[in-house]
Amino acid sequence: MSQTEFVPGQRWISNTEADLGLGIVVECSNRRVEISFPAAAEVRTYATDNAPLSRVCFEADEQICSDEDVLVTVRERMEHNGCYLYMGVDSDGNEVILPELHLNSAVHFSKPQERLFVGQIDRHGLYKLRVETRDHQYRLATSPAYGLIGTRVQLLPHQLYIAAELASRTAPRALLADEVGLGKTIEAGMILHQRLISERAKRILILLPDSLLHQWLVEMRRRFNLTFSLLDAERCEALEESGHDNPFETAQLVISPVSLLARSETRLQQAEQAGWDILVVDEAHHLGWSREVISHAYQCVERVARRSDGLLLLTATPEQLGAEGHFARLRLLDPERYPDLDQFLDEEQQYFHLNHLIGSLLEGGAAFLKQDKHTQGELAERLGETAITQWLALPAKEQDTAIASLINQLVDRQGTGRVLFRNTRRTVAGFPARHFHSYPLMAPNLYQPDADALEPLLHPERQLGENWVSEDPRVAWLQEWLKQQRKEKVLVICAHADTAIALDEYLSLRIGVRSTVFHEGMSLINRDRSAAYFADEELGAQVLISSEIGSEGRNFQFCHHLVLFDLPLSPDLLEQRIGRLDRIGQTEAVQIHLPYYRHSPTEVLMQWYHQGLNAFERVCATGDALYHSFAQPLRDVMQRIEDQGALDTLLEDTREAREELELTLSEGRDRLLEMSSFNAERAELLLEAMQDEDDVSRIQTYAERLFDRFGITLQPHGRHGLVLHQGEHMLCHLSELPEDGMTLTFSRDEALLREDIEFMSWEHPLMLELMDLLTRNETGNNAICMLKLPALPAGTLLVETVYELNLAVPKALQLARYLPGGYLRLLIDPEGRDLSDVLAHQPLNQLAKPLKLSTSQNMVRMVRDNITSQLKQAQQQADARLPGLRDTALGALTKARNEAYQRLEALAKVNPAIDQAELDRHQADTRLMQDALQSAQLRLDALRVIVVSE
Ligand SMILES: Nc1ncnc2c1ncn2[C@@H]1O[C@H](COP(=O)(O)OP(=O)(O)OP(=O)(O)O)[C@@H](O)[C@H]1O
Repeated sequence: MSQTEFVPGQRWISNTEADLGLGIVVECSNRRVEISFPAAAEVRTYATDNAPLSRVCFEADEQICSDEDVLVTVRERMEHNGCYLYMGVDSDGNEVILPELHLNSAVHFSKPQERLFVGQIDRHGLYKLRVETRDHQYRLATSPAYGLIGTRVQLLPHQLYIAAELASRTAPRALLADEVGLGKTIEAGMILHQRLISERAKRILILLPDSLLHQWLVEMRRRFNLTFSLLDAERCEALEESGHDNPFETAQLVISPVSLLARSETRLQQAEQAGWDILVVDEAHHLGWSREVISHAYQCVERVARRSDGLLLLTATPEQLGAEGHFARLRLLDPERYPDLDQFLDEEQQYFHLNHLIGSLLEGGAAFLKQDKHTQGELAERLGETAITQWLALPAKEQDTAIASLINQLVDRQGTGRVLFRNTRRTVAGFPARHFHSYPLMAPNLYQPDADALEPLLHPERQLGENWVSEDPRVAWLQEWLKQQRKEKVLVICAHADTAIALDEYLSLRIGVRSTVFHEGMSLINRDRSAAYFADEELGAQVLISSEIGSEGRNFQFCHHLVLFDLPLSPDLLEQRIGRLDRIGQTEAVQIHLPYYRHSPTEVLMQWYHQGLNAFERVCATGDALYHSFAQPLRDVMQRIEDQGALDTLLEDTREAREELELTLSEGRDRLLEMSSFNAERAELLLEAMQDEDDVSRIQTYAERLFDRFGITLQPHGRHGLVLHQGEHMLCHLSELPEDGMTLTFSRDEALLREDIEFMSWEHPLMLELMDLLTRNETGNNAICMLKLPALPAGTLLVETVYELNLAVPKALQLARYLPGGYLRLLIDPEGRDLSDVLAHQPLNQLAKPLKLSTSQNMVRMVRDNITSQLKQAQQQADARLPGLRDTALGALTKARNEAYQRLEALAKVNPAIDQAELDRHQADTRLMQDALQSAQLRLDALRVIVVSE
């Protein structure tokens, strides 16, 4: 505080509550001063010896405003009875005398020099933190891992690649079709997180089967800090009753069951009208489509998808129910690219040739391509004449590396390359083995093996009457077998809900096994309770009995034993069942157990799966296609079980067909898919960038200072953790710090183990809020400090200025990527020379000594009188550098964009809807960014005065 005495009528400003505007001294007595702040209608009383107040005082040439909104340019300031009188002229040139009492109270000082000159000086630490924060923000905004850093996930290259590839597109439209359990939900979450952080998406709708609602809500919150609102029928009604016309407009992030839209045209229309940036649909294979019948669920999704820029469809079994369904889902993503089923099927046939071409390029390299005119011709046909002429014109040593780009272009342009991503266990290492155990049992007398229909034969409980549990040897086997596995968690899956219920009742009530049930007939809450009871390590259930559909998509990888109480008549469903355990996070080999009746259709089916498809111990990617070819012979053999010859032939034929199909696929579509779904080099770059941002000591050191500066109280919690609480003197209210505090860790590994504590990354909401508050507001934008510099006489003032490019573009465009740095820093001496190269920011920070705030405030007048010309010099020098900065940024932008255009222009010919739209947006965005750069000005963001001491 300045030493001036308080006199009624004087104007002062609060250093800690600048929003109050200009205050008026009302009374000063008994070492207390009362100040009223008319603009905020507040009155404050302070102790006179330590009031956080600065005297407001304007100089000649400054503009001031009267309480009647008259603008006055100050000519002279006089003092009368301790108060100022300002002499000046108004905008019409009339002379005006304005007593300070009649200054406009709504004045707010935010510019660094304004605040410095009225004595609103920040702590030196806060200033340093502000500039350092700008450095971090720039580094993060230009990192290839931007938007993915804050995800609480293990860093898996195949997921990082997909997330980054889709995040880089203007609108993500894709079918995420990794094999079961490879993390499609996680990939989708990463993409959503990236789009939200970069502000490229605000409204997101996730449509799910009922059974997955809770799991998604939890995964989004726990792994991505994204809080979705669950809109089901009940919630929608409640919202309408409380006066909301459209429940889908009450939240930005919404999770809903598909069934809600399928059952109610009103809800469907509401979801449609609400409009979304991204629509996500999990278990998209349920969206049935054939030439003859288009399912209602498909039509619902199609209608909402039309109102959404981005569309992510998730399915582990993209071709379940045949190529038609697969085509239909691709058609949702890009209707123009996939107008016709026959054309699509034709194209699929072409993959073999394309793969052959890629194979020869990979094998023969540049030497082969230079000589082989036929391959050159084929490339010219697929990629355009210029692609090959340009390649031929390259110097010999560049040709080899440029082959990779030709291959990438070929992969890009193959049918589904841009919209379909499928990683398999073959490409993602580290999955445990699967072991199959079968248990032949004698069929009971009540079982009639000669029934006509297959259904009761595959599910004998249908034949055994009401008391089937006592009659069925599979139940007796299960009971005995469970006794030997007392310490193991066991998941039992059967086809029907009523079977699951009866089994659960029998095991828990009659045998005393701790069991629980999970099926589609249960409410969501009860399903989640069951899953949680099963997951509980100490007091939880040993056995979970689930129906087929009930467990789809659920995570049970903490369990290692799966009992198949029966077999589904679909290889994809079998894989779905095994996939509950065989997922990322499974730590042991998965043991698959099948009790079955000897000489029954189930035995045939088991042999077909095991010996024909090898579908128990490996993921069988060809299963669905082979089922379509062999469905009839398989059924025939299942109904003629005594015909061993027919069975042997079936198994032999299936094996051969599988091997052939696998070979064809591995030479054709699968290899292309593999290439377009993963790029090891790019994934490696991302991984490194993520690991760099995971550097615990860097973030921890910075965050602790940041939290402390904002008044948060910190207590250590383990080596890399903290407990945070709101302190008594918070700089401002923080919406991301809960009232009851927060326990956190800076270590990703620890965060993965301890789900109950927050993962404090550079992209945690609290971190983002604090960094934003610090750099968007005036907090820390000026300081005065002392520095010993023998080369300069004591008393010399140096002015450090930090300029920011004022860019009028939405954050979503991420223009920072093209800027040469986060800010422009100058250090001006009294002769107007820039010493920034001689004395860099960091050593200066370390050497400079902070001053007490009261000392700084006492220096205001001296500083103000002396640095005006240095500030002008700084602005002139900054302005002189502006064209150079702009040119560098424009150059980087143009280069990056040209590369993107080239690729997109070629792709747009193949995928008109997606890639032409992407190209158009790219071009429009580029124009916006170019305009913004052309008109950008440098704005003084922070200012530090360095007083050279002896
Ligand atoms: N990067 C990761 N870090 C930590 N856990 C992960 C990661 N990826 C996946 N998981 C875990 O692995 C399990 C499977 O992931 P997810 O549910 O995303 O797979 P999915 O492909 O969607 O499965 P499904 O095909 O059954 O729907 C989940 O428990 C998920 O939390």
